[in-house]
Amino acid sequence: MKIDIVSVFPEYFDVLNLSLFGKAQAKGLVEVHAHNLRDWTHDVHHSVDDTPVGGGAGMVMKPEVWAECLDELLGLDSSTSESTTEVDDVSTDSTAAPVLIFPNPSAPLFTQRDATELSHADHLLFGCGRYEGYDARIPEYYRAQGVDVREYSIGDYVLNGGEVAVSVMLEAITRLLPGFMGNADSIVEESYTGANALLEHRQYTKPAQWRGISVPDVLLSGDHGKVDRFRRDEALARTNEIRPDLIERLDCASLDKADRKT
Ligand SMILES: Nc1cc(-c2ccc3ccn(Cc4ccccc4)c3c2)n[nH]1
Repeated sequence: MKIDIVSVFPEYFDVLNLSLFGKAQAKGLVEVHAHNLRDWTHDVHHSVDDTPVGGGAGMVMKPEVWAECLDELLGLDSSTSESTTEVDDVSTDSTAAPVLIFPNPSAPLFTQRDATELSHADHLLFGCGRYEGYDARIPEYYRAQGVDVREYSIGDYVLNGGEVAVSVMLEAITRLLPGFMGNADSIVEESYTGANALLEHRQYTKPAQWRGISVPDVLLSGDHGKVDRFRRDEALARTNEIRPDLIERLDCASLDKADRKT
C-alpha cells in the first residue's frame, strides 16, 4: 500500500518510521511519503491560507495550493485543472486509483468498517487541513474529476488540524494489512470488527490472585466451551451497559439462542 500524506507539519509523521510502522515499511507492506503543502506555494511567504469569503473568524486553506499539490500526487494533468466537467475515473485501473481522504470535524464518523474497506486500497492520499479547514471546493472539484474522495471525523471533539486524525485512521487501517501485526489471530477476535461488533470481554493474566483480587474461576477451569460462553456473555453485558448503540447495530440473526437469554 502506497500512502501519501500532505501537511504543513510533515515532520509530525516522522514517528511512522518507528515501531511496527517502521518494520512494515522495511518489509515493503507500506510505502509512506509525507509532503509539505508549502512546497506547492510560489509566494515569498509560502501562503496556504486566506480570510474566509463572507467574513468570520480565522483563516481558510486556499484551493489553488491544494490543487497544485493534489494534481501532482494524483497524477492529474494540470492543464485540465480549470475544467469542471466530469471526466472518466482518474485511473482506468480501479484498483490503483488513489482514495483521497480529508479529516474534517463536520464529516461522518470514521468506523472500523471504513478502516477495513480502506485496508484493501492500493493508494491512500491524506490531506491534513489546519486553521478553520480547507476551501469546500477542493473535495467538490476532485469528486467531479472522478476521484474517490472521503471526509471523516474521528470523534465528537475538536482538534487543531488533521494530523492527529490521520495518525488515528492510518493505525486503524494499516494494522489490518496481512503481515503487519505479529499475531493475526489477535485481529480476528477484536471488538468493533465485522457486522457484529461487541466490546471486548475483560482480559486477565497471571497471577490468578493479585493483591486479594482473583480472576474469574471459569477462566481457570480449562473448559474452553465454558470460557467462550463466559467471555461472550460478558462482552454482550458490557456492550449493553457501556455502548448500547452498538447493540442496535447487531445483526440479530447472528445472535445465537443463548445470547437471547442474556
Ligand atoms: N474529529 C475531528 C477532526 C477534526 C479536524 C480535522 C481537520 C481539521 C483542519 C482544521 N481543523 C481545526 C478546526 C476546528 C474546528 C472547526 C474547523 C476546523 C481540523 C479539525 N477535529 N475533530
